[in-house]
Amino acid sequence: MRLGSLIGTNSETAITGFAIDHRKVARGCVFGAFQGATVNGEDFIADAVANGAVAVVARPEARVEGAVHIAAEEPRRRFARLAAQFYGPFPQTTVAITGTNGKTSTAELTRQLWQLAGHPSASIGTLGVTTAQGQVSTGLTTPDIVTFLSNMAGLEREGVTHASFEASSHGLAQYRTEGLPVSAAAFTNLSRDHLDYHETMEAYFAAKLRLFTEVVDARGSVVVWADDARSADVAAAARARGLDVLSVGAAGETLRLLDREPTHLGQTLAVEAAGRTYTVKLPLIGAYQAANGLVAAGLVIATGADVAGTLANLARVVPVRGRLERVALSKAGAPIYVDYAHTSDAIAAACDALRPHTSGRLHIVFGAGGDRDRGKRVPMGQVAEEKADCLYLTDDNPRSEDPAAIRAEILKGAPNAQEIGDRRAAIAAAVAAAAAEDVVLIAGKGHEQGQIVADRVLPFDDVAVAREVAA
Ligand SMILES: CC(=O)N[C@H]1[C@@H](OP(=O)(O)OP(=O)(O)OC[C@H]2O[C@@H](n3ccc(=O)[nH]c3=O)[C@H](O)[C@@H]2O)O[C@H](CO)[C@@H](O)[C@@H]1O[C@H](C)C(=O)N[C@@H](C)C(=O)N[C@H](CCC(=O)O)C(=O)O
Ligand SMILES: Nc1ncnc2c1ncn2[C@@H]1O[C@H](COP(=O)(O)OP(=O)(O)OP(=O)(O)O)[C@@H](O)[C@H]1O
Ligand SMILES: N[C@H](CCC[C@H](N)C(=O)O)C(=O)O
Ligand SMILES: [Mg+2]
Repeated sequence: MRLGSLIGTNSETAITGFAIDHRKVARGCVFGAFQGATVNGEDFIADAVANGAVAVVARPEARVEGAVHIAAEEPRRRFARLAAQFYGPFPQTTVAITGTNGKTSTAELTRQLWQLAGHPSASIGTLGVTTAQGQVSTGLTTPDIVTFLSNMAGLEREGVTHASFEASSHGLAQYRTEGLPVSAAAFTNLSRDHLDYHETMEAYFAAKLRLFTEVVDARGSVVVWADDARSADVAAAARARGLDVLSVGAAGETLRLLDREPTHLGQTLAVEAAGRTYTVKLPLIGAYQAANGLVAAGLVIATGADVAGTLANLARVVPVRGRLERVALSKAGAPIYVDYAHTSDAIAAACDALRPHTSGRLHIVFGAGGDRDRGKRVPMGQVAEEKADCLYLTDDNPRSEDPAAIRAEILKGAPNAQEIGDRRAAIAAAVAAAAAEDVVLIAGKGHEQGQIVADRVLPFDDVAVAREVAA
């Protein structure tokens, strides 16, 4: 591709790629110089040019010498749009999901429902890039823009026609998922998280709202989980742009959840759509998984599938990794579940999901991440104390923080918790204490494969450890 065709000039300079890190610039690249949370990318413009950058997307006031300055007030957005022209084509149908909890689950269930309807499908999010053939981890929920667009283009080359992706608030604030056409976008819910980065709930919500006001196509659709306090705001913002809004949930109009009955390993839902009532046998437990399943169905319907077939396919989905995953039975016979709950709302949702599945006590192993929103720690403790019977307070990715100090903060909300810093020992204690009629919930790490302590990632997998201590 020629630079001129990208930016509407007569430049014949060949473009070989895009980079946002000057260390990844090769000859012929377009460099994006962004002001970041830790450093200012504009400080690396000269080095990027020395490495071969032929154009630099940067604010008008940035100094660019020896390369074309593509000036933009919001360089991240301009860069995304240019890079998308270079990397495309993309899968013909892409949808995005945002919300505090449920993005990964909804993205993955959307992929499964499309696949069951016969479309080669993929999802991109916390679990990495998932296709019918397998999963590849990317490290972040929303990868950087270059990785995101090249992954999407790679999927298209492999024949993927439908892709769902998770739009985290960090990703939205940093324009990490822009540029490609987005046919539909979904909102799951909003509760406290990430205030270390966004500072206020309003700024956090505003970051998420941009998915609906700017990112989704002007002729696209929006799916909202109607039973959240912020859903009306999302729907109003979407309608103000003339977008089609599908609402799902007990208060939903497109898919109205009339009833939900837990069964041994799943639940039966009564769902009303266009005047008809459907019975859906969902093989996943918990109100929160029903919510994610219905939002996923909403996205699949919004992108052209029929209602009856989509709801019928919900009976055929498989569990999402690390989300209420039933991983073992203890020697006493107590089921052990691994879940990714790492906010107070998610802990409540996971406990509520398991409560109907025990006639005995609910044991919870949990902690909170270091270098992340500190204000969520006390509420996480309080909710665990309120919703579970036996609490084992342990470490969950302390990162650069003192793990004992993190636990001390959570303990303020959960004074009755047993403090066992070593995560394996905490899981072992919970499993050993559980009686046959009890349930054990190991919360916070889900699919994760490591415990991040200081700057080291020590191998750790809740699922494997649960199986080992139960054996
Ligand atoms: C706080 C945050 O989100 N940081 C992310 C962000 O950094 P940033 O734009 O602020 O970048 P910066 O480090 O200040 O650097 C500014 C610019 O200079 C460039 N640079 C920097 C150094 C250099 O030598 N040369 C150079 O060119 C950088 O590439 C960057 O473009 O952009 C980087 C590249 O895309 C990300 O790697 C980095 O994620 C860090 C590692 C991170 O931990 N992010 C977490 C908090 C995150 O994003 N999490 C959400 C999860 C949310 C959820 O699931 O709930 C996610 O989407 O994964
Ligand atoms: N719809 C929901 N309502 C409330 N809690 C939920 C919902 N969906 C998921 N959760 C809780 O949040 C946890 C994480 O779910 P999931 O990974 O799908 O969310 P996410 O939004 O992708 O999270 P992250 O921001 O960490 O990527 C689950 O394990 C569960 O405890
Ligand atoms: N995407 C989330 C993951 C948190 C998972 C938990 N295990 C932790 O490390 O806090 C975040 O970055 O906040
Ligand atoms: Mg996720």
